[in-house]
Amino acid sequence: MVLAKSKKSVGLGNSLMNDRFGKGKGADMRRGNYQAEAIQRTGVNGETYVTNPKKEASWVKMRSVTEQAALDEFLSTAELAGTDFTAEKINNVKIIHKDQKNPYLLSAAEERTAVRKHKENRNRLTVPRRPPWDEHTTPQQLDTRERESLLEWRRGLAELIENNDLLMTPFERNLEVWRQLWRVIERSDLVVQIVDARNPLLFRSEDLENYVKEVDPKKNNLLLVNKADMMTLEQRQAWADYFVEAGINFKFFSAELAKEMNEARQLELSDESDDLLDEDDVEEEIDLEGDKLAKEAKKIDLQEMQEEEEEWADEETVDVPGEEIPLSDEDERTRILTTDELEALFLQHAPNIDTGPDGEPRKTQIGLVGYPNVGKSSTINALIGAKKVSVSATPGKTKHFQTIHLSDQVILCDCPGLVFPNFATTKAELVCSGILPIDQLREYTGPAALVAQRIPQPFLEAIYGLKIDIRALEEGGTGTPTAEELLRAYGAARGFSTTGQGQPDESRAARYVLKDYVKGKLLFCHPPPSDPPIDPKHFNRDLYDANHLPAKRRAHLASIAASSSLAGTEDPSLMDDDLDMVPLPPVQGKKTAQMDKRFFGPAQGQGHVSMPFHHQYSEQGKHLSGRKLKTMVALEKGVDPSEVKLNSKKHFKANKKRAKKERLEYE
Ligand SMILES: Nc1nc2c(ncn2[C@@H]2O[C@H](COP(=O)(O)OP(=O)(O)OP(=O)(O)O)[C@@H](O)[C@H]2O)c(=O)[nH]1
Repeated sequence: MVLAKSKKSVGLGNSLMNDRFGKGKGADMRRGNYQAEAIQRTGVNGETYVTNPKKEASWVKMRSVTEQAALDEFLSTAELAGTDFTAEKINNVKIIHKDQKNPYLLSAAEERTAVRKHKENRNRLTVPRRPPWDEHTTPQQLDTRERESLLEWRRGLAELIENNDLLMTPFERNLEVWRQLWRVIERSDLVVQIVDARNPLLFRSEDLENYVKEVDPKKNNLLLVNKADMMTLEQRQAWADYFVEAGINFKFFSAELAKEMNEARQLELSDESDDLLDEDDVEEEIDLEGDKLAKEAKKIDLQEMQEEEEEWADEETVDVPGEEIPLSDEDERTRILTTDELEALFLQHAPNIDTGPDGEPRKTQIGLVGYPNVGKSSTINALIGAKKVSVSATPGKTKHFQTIHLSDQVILCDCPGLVFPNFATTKAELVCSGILPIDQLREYTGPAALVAQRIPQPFLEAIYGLKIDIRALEEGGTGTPTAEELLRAYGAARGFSTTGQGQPDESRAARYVLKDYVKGKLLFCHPPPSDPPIDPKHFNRDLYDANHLPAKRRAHLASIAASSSLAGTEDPSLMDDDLDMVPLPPVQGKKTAQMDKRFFGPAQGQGHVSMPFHHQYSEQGKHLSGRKLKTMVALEKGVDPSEVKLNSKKHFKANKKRAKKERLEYE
């Protein structure tokens, strides 16, 4: 797609200047006023350094910097370089980000070459080291060394990209952010890298693990594969094989499931207190004449409740695969940890000899590190929620990372979201992985084409309730929708049209579709590397196989596939405010509505899908029993747990009360 050239286009030089200094000022800069903004200063000890204006320096301090315009890059490099700033060195600095205006996706052969190059250069993807220091080092010396170290590291990465024609993820360049990481590593017994299960390696920094061990061999690393609810059991098995083979210490986790379990637990508690009240009601309602009868009634009630619970579980867990399989080593590798298990794992890394300054055993410190959006906050919230304690997040000794006292044995150190350098194949891939923001996207055909290739057409049609017209094979089509075909269908169905010609607004459609992909509503999981490579289509086949869905959802999917007529029936004025809105067919009954809400997102266009339906494959249910099982199965069925309780136990209980009353009356 070729973007229309703006009439106001004034060229890169001016735009960079304006970008940096504000409109109009750019021209001043060009006329030689540049020195007024970037000032070379002389310090008290006679050293020279270059600074930005004061306002800018404080603003820039803790902002995560992953992408910089050319001039920003130049100036921040100059700032970092401090006394070492020379023309010669500046010339050596390469601009790491080239704006790929229209990145076409790679062919299979190109992709193979890229992957080979990535492999060859993998060990050059480093994280910057904190330079050595001791008690004689002055803060100023340390500051200078840290700047030099970061500059050296950035230069190395720039050369790597330039000399090998590689595309790299935008990575963190702000020294302040790296300083936080250094501090978190120094104080942690276990450094946990949280990654997104859909593409774990893209979010993993191998060198961070090396660095942790360099700082202290007693420290340990853990790769926490979050969002594991988005994977099938088979996918977890494939990844577990890979991690074991590669010697990676890993665990699967789902902050989302953990949250739901916390909520279920709370419901259970509130339900138990309700039960006590109910039992009082029973006594009143059936007007018992003596203690004996009351006790008898209670016994019957509990017994029936238990029987009913077993019945319920029998009836409702038929869809849960592997229900009766005993826990084996294989299960251990693929199981999704609960928050209790995760905390127990943390405690295994307790320092056994070290003591704190007061002679008391020191608490275990757990450093949490991860890209933005991998679910770091959700993981911390799930851990905190499970403890049911109000945790006050107190700023640590250092200014920016947070220390959270999870218990009297465990402290969590939450590092600011950090983007490590990694290789990428295309910019489209970075958009789909949630690393590049969708709202600022200019080129959307690449990422949209990835979605169209990865998510099977029938599934796209079913989930959106539309029909995608694709070019016939005999007319040169490939059998897979192109980005344009998908976006035109979506845009037309939603009534998005361009002003002027009234064509479907593909760009607007792309934002919706891509956001659905990033949040997992359109789900695709990358297979682990393997030789020969695993076919991604085969790897993901179960995610879209209607036969793997519970009967009710299957029928629903079929009904949506059959009705594309609903598209475009909703009020388009609402759509701007809610990117998750998807028109849904009318639903019958409250329970079905609940299911739809979980499966397809909001029934009436509010909120967003709280859990991808694929979590049903997580098989968490099989490790649970009794009420917990019941609640988890309720979640797996996509039914609100409170609804289940109401419809099962309480509903039956009302019948039982009636039956009991009748029985007593009869007696
Ligand atoms: N399905 C699923 N979604 C999850 C899980 N954990 C987090 N999410 C979703 O992922 C998105 C990002 O989660 P956050 O906890 O905000 O991620 P973060 O890493 O703290 O991101 P920042 O706050 O930007 O640093 C949210 O929409 C979460 O609902 C999970 O285990 N499963």
